[in-house]
Amino acid sequence: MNHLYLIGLPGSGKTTLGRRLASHYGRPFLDLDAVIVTAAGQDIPAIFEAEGEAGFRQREADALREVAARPEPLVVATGGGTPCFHQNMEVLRATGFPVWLDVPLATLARRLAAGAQANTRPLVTAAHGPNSPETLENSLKRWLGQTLAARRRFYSQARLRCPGATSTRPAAVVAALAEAGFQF
Ligand SMILES: Nc1ncnc2c1ncn2[C@@H]1O[C@H](COP(=O)(O)OP(=O)(O)OP(=O)(O)O)[C@@H](O)[C@H]1O
Ligand SMILES: O=C(O)C1=C[C@@H](O)[C@@H](O)[C@H](O)C1
Ligand SMILES: [Mg+2]
Repeated sequence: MNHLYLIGLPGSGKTTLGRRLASHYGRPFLDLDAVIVTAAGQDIPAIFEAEGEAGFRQREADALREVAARPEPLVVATGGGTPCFHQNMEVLRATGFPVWLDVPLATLARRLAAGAQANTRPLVTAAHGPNSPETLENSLKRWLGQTLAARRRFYSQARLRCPGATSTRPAAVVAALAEAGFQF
């Protein structure tokens, strides 16, 4: 076990918390979405546009394996869908300690409605059509519920699940990691 991996739905705080945990442990931080973007030379919406989701998932699987093989222990924020494709959850468990940030759907919907993700995450963008009668937040909540139902069986293979209250506070995550026997 080498790396500390954060997994969970879009908006769960993988990137935000990942940076803070990296600073706490004195380890480098890496965002898998950013690695994919750098390798592709285009942003996530452009990759989806040119190659579809299948092309993005292939790039994601390749990037994960490249990062997982790095010898230096890292804190890695994965993409929201990373654990759910190409046997990636097995790679995460074999090469590190995956932690699931299990944040309530209402909180996620609020964050995504307010934040930049609505424009930079194609699946999130598609959750709310231009003619939708629903509010953005309600469309997001419905999409998040459906997505969690499909992804739960992957996320729940994490070595540690940080539910609502714990997942948003770095100190609480550090304490839960210590209790779970995690060491860097
Ligand atoms: N602990 C927190 N308390 C309040 N807001 C938070 C917290 N963590 C993250 N946020 C906010 O929620 C939004 C999503 O956070 P972040 O980008 O870290 O999520 P993510 O899991 O990396 O999402 P994605 O899968 O889309 O990359 C951001 O606007 C961020 O500022
Ligand atoms: O939840 C998802 O499937 C995704 C989340 C983002 O982090 C990106 O990896 C991409 O937009 C797909
Ligand atoms: Mg992120």
